[in-house]
Amino acid sequence: MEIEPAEEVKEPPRIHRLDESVVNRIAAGEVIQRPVSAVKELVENSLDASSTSISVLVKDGGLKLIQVSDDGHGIRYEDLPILCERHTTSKLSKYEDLQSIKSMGFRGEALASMTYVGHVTVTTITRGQLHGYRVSYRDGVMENEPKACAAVKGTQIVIENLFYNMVARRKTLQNSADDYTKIVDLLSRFAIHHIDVSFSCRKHGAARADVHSVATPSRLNAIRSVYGLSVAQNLIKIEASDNDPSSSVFEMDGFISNSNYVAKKTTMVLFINDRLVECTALKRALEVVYVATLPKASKPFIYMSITLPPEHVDVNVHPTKREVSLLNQEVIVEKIQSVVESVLRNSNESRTFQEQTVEATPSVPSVTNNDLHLSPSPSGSKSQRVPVNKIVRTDSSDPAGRMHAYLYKNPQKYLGRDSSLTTVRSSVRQRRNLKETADLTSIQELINDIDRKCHSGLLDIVRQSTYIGMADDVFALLQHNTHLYLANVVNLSKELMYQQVLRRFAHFNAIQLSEPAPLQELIMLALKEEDSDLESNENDDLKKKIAEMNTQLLNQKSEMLEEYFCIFIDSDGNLSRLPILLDQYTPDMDRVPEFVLCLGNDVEWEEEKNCFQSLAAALGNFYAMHPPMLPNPSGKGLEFYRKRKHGKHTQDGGNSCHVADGTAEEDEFEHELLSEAETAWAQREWSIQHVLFPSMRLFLKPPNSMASNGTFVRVASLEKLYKIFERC
Ligand SMILES: Nc1ncnc2c1ncn2[C@@H]1O[C@H](COP(=O)(O)OP(=O)(O)OP(=O)(O)O)[C@@H](O)[C@H]1O
Repeated sequence: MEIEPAEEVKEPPRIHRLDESVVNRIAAGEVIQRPVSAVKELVENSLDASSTSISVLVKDGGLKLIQVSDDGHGIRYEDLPILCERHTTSKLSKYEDLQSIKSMGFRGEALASMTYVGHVTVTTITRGQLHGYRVSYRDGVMENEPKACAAVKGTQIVIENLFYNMVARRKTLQNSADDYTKIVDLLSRFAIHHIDVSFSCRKHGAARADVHSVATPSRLNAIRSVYGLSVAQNLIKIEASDNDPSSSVFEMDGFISNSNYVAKKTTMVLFINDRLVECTALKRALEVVYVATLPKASKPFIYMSITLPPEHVDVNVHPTKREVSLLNQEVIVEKIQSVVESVLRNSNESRTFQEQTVEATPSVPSVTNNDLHLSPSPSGSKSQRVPVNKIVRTDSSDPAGRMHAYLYKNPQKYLGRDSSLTTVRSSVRQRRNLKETADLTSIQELINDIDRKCHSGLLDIVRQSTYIGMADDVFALLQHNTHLYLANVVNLSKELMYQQVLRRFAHFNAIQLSEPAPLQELIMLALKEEDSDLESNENDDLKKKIAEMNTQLLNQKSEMLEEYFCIFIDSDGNLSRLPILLDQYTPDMDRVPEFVLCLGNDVEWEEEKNCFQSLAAALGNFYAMHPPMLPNPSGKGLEFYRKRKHGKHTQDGGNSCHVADGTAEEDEFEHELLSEAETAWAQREWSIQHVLFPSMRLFLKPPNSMASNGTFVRVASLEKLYKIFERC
């Protein structure tokens, strides 16, 4: 019998106390991760010392030399021996002080850390002294007695040979891109927040400073001098505050870029209680608003200063103090997001309506943008092109029937309207003359109506739910807390598009049709489609007349349609441009004829408010995410394509054998139709998930009517389902 060798039993390793110098060096490597972290600590010390002027000099990306000089209160002679010991500070005495700490520093670790990874020399003078002192430190202790020296007001700290004793880190930093740009970026950020302090940052040997700001009472001036005119002239002032102890208490002010600002990367300069910090959640939330609100979708520039009660901020969560943790962070982020959204939206409108105070909606904290710096951006400056074959289906007799039957009810009403054709146009003319001084109150009223009729419960569902997928051609499945809902995407998208038309009023970007489409033909097409059963010539004449009248009407309204709705009709009566209501979304061009007919037939041209409302509704209906006109090939619709194929061949006198060897041309047509349908359905599903629901979360104010008209249907409660499964 073989005996398995006994497993070798390993002795547990001995635990021993690390040498203090090792502990300190490890800790120091965490606090001072790279040259820019040392600069940040030093500059913050200078700010804590009430300096009014801070200058930074850097050699070799900070590895050879970092020198920070300030004119602050200096350091007492008797404190110099312990200055660079770990945990020595003038800013905190007991733990409770952390709750109300106002200074940047509090741990007494930064200078000590620097002495473990570099050579530190301090020169300082306090008020009333005839001379200053200079002293060098290594591993937390003074290398020699402080020497008296000549000094100007304040403190100068020099760090040489950073990471001289951390070979790997030094090498990585030497190989990586120079930290100098990071240091310049850091100083720029400080300079636009602490506007009562002058900052400069210079490379060793360079004649000019890369950051040079002088104390100024105007933040915008500071931004201009640091980031340049191109940034400063495209900023909107933003302010918000909330004082609801049950949810959030904060004040926020800052500047955000408008639609004219163009950049590839987001610049987010965020100070919370005067600390320069990062907050990824807030940054992402604001980027989403920009993408959804501003058609140019440039990355934004954001300067924001948030003030909270000190006890709501935990400053001690990150080794480099780069992050802080906030009480009710989610609520604050959401509120700031709404404010930014509202300001951006209003900034678009303000370009038409001139500067105006932005009223906060009830759910949004107070906002003012009375210091707007806006310059007009031409509507239609960016266009989306659509290939002409995507604009209209030209064969209305195609049994695939992609045109919706249009409800054309009363030709007499339509024909009798001749005399009032110009009513709204002239009123709009008058309005346009007024535009320099007044706003279009009818649009504002319609927007107010939306806010007033908003259902708060549904708003919560829209904002907080997760999209799961499409349950069928019309309903999407959503999860909201522990409930599942079916939501009618056609109704929702129609309402969202309607609201977007009013919000983007007169400031649309354009979808450019690759070839202008003649209105009269479009209308004929729509009329034939609705009436395809009655093939009489008599009716044809009437249709022609109607098409002519409609075209004439729309030609007369073209100026207003273009200016306010970006619907461009050229002098030959061709439609060539449509508005973008949501970025990354083009409506189903098969619906253009129906839409054009609807413009002539359903819009109430006589009175301004009704006119704008019905036009917005017509656009809303056109842009809504209806099921594509070709049946869904992935569901029952596939049967349609099969039948169609059989039907066609049978009509041709064929039988099942002929089906198999039908002409190549026919096969190709069927194939194209099927793939067109597949693309249309896939595209719609993509748009529903990636455009509709994200935009709804930001913009849709669901009306009360949606609570009872079947737009939302609660289908299950997860708790109940869970109980059922438990029993199974
Ligand atoms: N530029 C300066 N002017 C005046 N005093 C300074 C300056 N730099 C440092 N000090 C003094 O040295 C002390 C230690 O500084 P250090 O940066 O190590 O710690 P801290 O700023 O107190 O805390 P933290 O480690 O969180 O930054 C400070 O508390 C401050 O009193």
